[in-house]
Order: sequence, then structure tokens, then C-alpha cells
Amino acid sequence: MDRSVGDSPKATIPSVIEEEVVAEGKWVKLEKTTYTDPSGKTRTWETVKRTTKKHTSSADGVAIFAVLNRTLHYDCLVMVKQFRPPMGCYCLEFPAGLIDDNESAEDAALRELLEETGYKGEVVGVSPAICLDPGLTNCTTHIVKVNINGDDPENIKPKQKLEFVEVVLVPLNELQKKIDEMVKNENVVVDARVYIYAMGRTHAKSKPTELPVLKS
Ligand SMILES: Nc1nc(=O)[nH]c2c1ncn2[C@H]1C[C@H](O)[C@@H](COP(=O)(O)OP(=O)(O)O)O1
Repeated sequence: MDRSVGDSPKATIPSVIEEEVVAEGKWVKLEKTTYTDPSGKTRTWETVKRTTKKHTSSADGVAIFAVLNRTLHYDCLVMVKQFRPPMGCYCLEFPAGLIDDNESAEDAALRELLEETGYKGEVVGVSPAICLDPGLTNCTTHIVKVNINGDDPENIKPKQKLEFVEVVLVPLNELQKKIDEMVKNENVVVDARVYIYAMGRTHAKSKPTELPVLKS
């Protein structure tokens, strides 16, 4: 490794120098990214980008964390199951979609939720833009938290607009158990955001106040 005076490692701020489009389709493109690493060395990376991202948009898309509240029912997480060509199988995901031109994350979330599930909701929170697979792509999303009043007449018999998307409602209090059953019995692959949320709930329930102890 390069050493500067005093034998401390040379620190440089890594940065992108050049982005060259190698191949471009309608929806995605492959770029060769030339960058300097933290030691100052110039390297390249193969990067996937969506072609649909607008410069005015804060992220490529939204994923909707929607909770259905109904009288005399456990609160349910609203998910969707659909065949995903890149995976070659069915995937269990949060409802999601790309943000349209001049659309806010909130509006995109309510539109996509209605299209994919038929539910009308109310936005109660929006995450910052978060990355999805940063070793592969610059693709980002906002997680938009939406509450659905399931007692509202317009949400009693929701009519989705996409015929190949199955709506899956799972009570929050048994989320990880039900997801694990679906993985085992239905050959479905679960979106990482959904699974880590389920794991987090399980952990919070089982060890909410556990103190750190020395492991032998
Ligand atoms: N990578 C993609 N390849 C395609 O061939 N088509 C794609 C890609 N990404 C999006 N789309 C198409 C599919 C839909 O017709 C539209 C909108 O997608 P959206 O509903 O916003 O997002 P998903 O639900 O996550 O597919 O774009």
C-alpha cells in the first residue's frame, strides 16, 4: 500500500471521474464507471442505472409500507405477490412503483397503492431516498408509510387495476412466521426490505430490553 510521510496511509476522497454508457435499453442502461478509490487509485465499476429517472425527482421510485386498520381485525401489512422476470419466479414485496414526471413521492405512493391493491390510504411518513443494491445500481426509493382505514366504505371491497398482481394481507403480529410459511410452501422469494422489517419486528418483540452481556 502507498505510504505518505510519517507512514500514515494516503487518504483521498473517492470520487467518480467518468461514466460511459456501454449498453442502453428502454428501461435500464449499463455504464462503465471510472472512479478513484480511497487510496487514490483509479478503477472501474460496472453500474446499472434506470433510464427513467428524472433530474427533478428525489428517487427512482417508491415502496409503500401500508398498514390496513379494521375494526375487530388484527392490523395487517399490505403486500403484493407477482411474477418478476429478472428473478424468474414470484416475489413478495411492498406495493411499489416508479415516480412519474413532476410527481411527489407521496402522490406516487397513493397512486401505486390504489393501482396495485385498490386501497385508498393516507400518507403518514416518508423516508429519505434509500439505496437498493448499491454494488450494482444507483437506483433509489422512498419508503412511504401509509395508513389505510379499512372501515371506510371505499376500502371494504378494494378493486385493484393490475390483473397479475395478487394482494397479500398478513397480520403484523405474525408477520415473520407467515412469510416463512409462504417461502416454504409457495416457492416465493421475499424482497429484502419486507424480510428485514419482519425480522426487526420479531427481534423487537422477543428482545426489546435485553442488556448487552459478555459472550464467552
Ligand atoms: N427493468 C424493466 N424492464 C422492463 O422491461 N420493463 C420495466 C422495467 N422496469 C419497469 N418496467 C415497466 C413495467 C411497467 O409497465 C412500468 C412501470 O413500472 P412500475 O409499476 O412503476 O414498477 P414495478 O411495479 O416495480 O414494475 O415500467
